Amino acid sequence: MTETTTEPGGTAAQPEQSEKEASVQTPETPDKADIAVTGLATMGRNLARNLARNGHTVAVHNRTRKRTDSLIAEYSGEGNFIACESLADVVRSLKRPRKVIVMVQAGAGTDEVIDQLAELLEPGDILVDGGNAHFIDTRRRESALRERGLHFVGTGISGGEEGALNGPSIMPGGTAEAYKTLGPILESISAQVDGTPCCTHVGADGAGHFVKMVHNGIEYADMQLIGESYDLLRTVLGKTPDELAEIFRTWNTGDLESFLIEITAEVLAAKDPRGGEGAFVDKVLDQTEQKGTGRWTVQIALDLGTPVSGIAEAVFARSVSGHAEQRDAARGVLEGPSEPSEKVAVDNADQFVEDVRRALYASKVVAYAQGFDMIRAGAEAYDWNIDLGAMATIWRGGCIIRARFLDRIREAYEKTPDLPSLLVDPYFARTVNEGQEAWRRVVATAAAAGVPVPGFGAALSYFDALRRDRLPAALLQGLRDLFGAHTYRRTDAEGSFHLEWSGDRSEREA
Ligand SMILES: NC(=O)C1=CN([C@@H]2O[C@H](COP(=O)(O)OP(=O)(O)OC[C@H]3O[C@@H](n4cnc5c(N)ncnc54)[C@H](OP(=O)(O)O)[C@@H]3O)[C@@H](O)[C@H]2O)C=CC1
Ligand SMILES: O=C(CO)[C@H](O)[C@H](O)COP(=O)(O)O
Repeated sequence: MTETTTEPGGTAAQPEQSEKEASVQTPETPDKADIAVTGLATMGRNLARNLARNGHTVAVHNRTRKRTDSLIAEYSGEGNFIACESLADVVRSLKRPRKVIVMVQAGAGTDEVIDQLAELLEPGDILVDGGNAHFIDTRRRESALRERGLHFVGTGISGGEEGALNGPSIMPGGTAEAYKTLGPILESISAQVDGTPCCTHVGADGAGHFVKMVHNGIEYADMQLIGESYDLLRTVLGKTPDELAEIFRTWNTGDLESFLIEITAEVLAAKDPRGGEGAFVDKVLDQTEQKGTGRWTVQIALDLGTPVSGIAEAVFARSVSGHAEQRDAARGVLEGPSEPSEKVAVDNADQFVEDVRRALYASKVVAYAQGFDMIRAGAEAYDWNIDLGAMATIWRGGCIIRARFLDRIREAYEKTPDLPSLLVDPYFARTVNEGQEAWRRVVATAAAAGVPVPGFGAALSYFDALRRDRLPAALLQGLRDLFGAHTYRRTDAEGSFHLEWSGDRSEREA
């Protein structure tokens, strides 16, 4: 191999190389790669291995060479890899049309790598961003690259480190034409449920990253609800982490069966890795961090006017947990309920556990209903033709929110594609209706015990708001008309009206 100095992320300083010199191949490796992965940290490394294990020859590259070397040293036996020194080598090593998956840090790093690749690729080539990019950035990048004749496929990939290796859920956007070429490769490495790949073409330009963003928003809501269930059972019933692990394990055998419930049991059962009998969960600082996809979901939901209250409460709950200084200050000043939490009346502990299970399921249904509403609203706003049933189908396996009940969601949207809300599908309506008494008891008990349950509370309020005949929105309209002549509509006549509040109180059409 020729000695090359690889600048961080740079290719400009590369001396001219022949194809042979540019990359490291084992003797059996085909001359050209089917696909490339650049960015070989947690996700990219495992995605490259997954591709190779599934028979694809993979060109691999990372800004810092040692990640490439360690991949080859440890896993070259798993399939055909071509180790590349630079992005120029990546491009030289690929069959046409070239397909490059970028798996680098979202944001500036992604822009940098895409800019470099855009200079090297040719019309017809396919550039895939598999990171957690903001879909607005993806739309911008797609539009710029389309002008250069390149296909840009913003792709949501979920499943974490293990999913990337063994089969993630994959949400590709971009053109249908690009999917025709790229889709079979992605489908071959995705999770499969009942023989169906957890990968499908989501829609044009940023649709894939939009759906991944909402997926992550639902992930936040789901985790928040699990956290509230844990807190309630621990605080009110005094359950130990081991007992709670067992409860979650049992829940995972029923309607709630999901990856997140399964790993909750695992985390609760874990002991302090530094030794002793103490539970791991008690040693972890109680401040949830976030990389931002949940926050993006809420920001965009505000713009779209979609009430994703479960996701919003989950994002805010993370923020509250992180305000250590306010929590420290409040602890000595703000008082809890006069009745200690453990003395709050719960007639029957087993019944309360069952109530929490039902409240969790009902609230989870609301969170998913809100998420699917948001996907519909996004599809309308950005002119994407997103099949909601297909989204439920590809989330059944591989991703962090994979859950048994996604099959029910798939069925609901397949039966009625224009379902106004998941909550009115017969199965889900029955679920929330039947769960509501338990749900109300749980929220009331939490309030009495002083346990914050913003997720449960928001979900129940949403359920009540949807089902009520009349909402106080009418009063708010009256207030807006009084202080700002903002007008109101009537229940018994068409048009908008204003009442002369400071005059003769007559009504005039606006
Ligand atoms: N981790 C997870 O569970 C999941 C992550 N994602 C997304 O996948 C992507 C990759 O995630 P992950 O594997 O965790 O890695 P990181 O997000 O930690 O990013 C590290 C990788 O990005 C590279 N990189 C950073 N900046 C640049 C740059 N300017 N030029 C070139 N390369 C750069 C690093 O190269 P170097 O080694 O040289 O520093 C390294 O390969 C991210 O967008 C992430 O949001 C999606 C789903 C799940
Ligand atoms: O994309 C993912 C899974 O699908 C990541 O796990 C997710 O981004 C984690 O988010 P955060 O760090 O904000 O909790």
